[in-house]
Amino acid sequence: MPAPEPSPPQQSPPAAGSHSGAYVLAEAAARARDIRAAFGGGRSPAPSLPAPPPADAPTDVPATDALPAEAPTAGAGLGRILSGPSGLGTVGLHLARCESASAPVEPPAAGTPVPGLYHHPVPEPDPVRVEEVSRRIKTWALDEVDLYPEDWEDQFDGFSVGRYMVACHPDAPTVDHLMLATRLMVAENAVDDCYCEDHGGSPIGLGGRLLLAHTALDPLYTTKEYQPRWAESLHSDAPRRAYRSAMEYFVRAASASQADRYRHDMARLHLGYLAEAAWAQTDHVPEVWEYLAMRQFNNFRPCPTITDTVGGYELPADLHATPAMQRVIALAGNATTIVNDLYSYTKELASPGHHLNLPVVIAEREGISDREAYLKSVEVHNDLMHDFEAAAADLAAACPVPNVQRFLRGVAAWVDGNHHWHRTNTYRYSLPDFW
Ligand SMILES: CC(C)=CCC/C(C)=C(\C)COP(=O)(O)OP(=O)(O)O
Ligand SMILES: [Mg+2]
Repeated sequence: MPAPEPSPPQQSPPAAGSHSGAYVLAEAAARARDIRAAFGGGRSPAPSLPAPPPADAPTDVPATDALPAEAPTAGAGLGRILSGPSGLGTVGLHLARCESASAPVEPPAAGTPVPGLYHHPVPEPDPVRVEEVSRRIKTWALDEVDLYPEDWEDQFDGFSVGRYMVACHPDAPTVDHLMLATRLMVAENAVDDCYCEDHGGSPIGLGGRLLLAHTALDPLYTTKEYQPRWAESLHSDAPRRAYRSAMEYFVRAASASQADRYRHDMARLHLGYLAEAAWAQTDHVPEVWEYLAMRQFNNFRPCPTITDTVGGYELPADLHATPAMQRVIALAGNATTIVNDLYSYTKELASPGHHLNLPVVIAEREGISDREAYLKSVEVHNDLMHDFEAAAADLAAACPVPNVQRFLRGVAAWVDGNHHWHRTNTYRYSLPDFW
């Protein structure tokens, strides 16, 4: 059974002049409108663009959605995100920013944010959607891909992937769209757990295993003689079954360039796993910047970058590829991944072997205490978050194209939802007693 949800902690009151991720982008969009007005009405400083696809482009999702669409058009989704949460009890979520200068004296209670961590609180994800996604993902895991043996059920439930994905994709038009992200998230974690980490994983032989699993995302094209052996191999273990099936659903809903973007991000991820494994094999502790470079690849990046497919629209490939967009994506991915290093710190200390994460590497490489290294890691995270938001706001101002703006908001929503899930997943994570 999943661990009981902790009661929601008191949120810090909004600080004067503070901004939520969506608000920063809304401000940037307003600035962009001013820029356009100054340029003479509708003239856009952005490069010429291919006509955007309809907002509901991926219509061939494989299951019929029983739930009402909440964001049937880009415009409606946009308005909802820009206006932020509404309703009783959500006033404190507007323009909220939690960044405390002084550390509290009490150790943080379960489910509270890392003290001093810059983040944006989000409302609890829609329970109706969470329940439906949770139900469907379990059916997929058990009946379609035979993902785990019975005794891993508690861990599967405790991971709360439905709550995670609903929190990260508030503009998904339907549960079918949410399922695209949820299957991939489960598959990605199956590969990490079974090939790299706690469920039989090992650095030894990892390169071969990862490459063969990668062919479930990026198919092998070979001769008639060898093709069937490869096709069979995709059913031979849980990680490959999960990758193959999740990708099949994704490819049906995504455009060709969205699918290729995802493959590229997964190749990056696998490269990051390999560097981590190579260092583990030789007991090497990298320098801090080297660790950060590895963690830019061994990173959540493949999750926020599908925000447009999950949202039912497309960020065109040429705009995705711009250096400014790549910088925004990398900074967002890095901030979300250092969040993981902070919340999973005690879990990783308790795990076998010498598990690298940012506080561990800083303590070792910079010769400071575990506590100082943890607090310094919080600062690294905060700097990454501030840089992400500044870069996103600059890009939103420079490129007032609706799908760019929506994509940037989608990435910001993913960052906030990811923090929410880490903070509240007390089944999996607990904070160290450093305060
Ligand atoms: C979902 C996804 C693309 C994951 C890729 C990399 C990954 C597993 C993380 C960024 C999470 O880090 P970590 O392996 O440290 O996970 P836990 O701390 O065990 O939750
Ligand atoms: Mg971790």
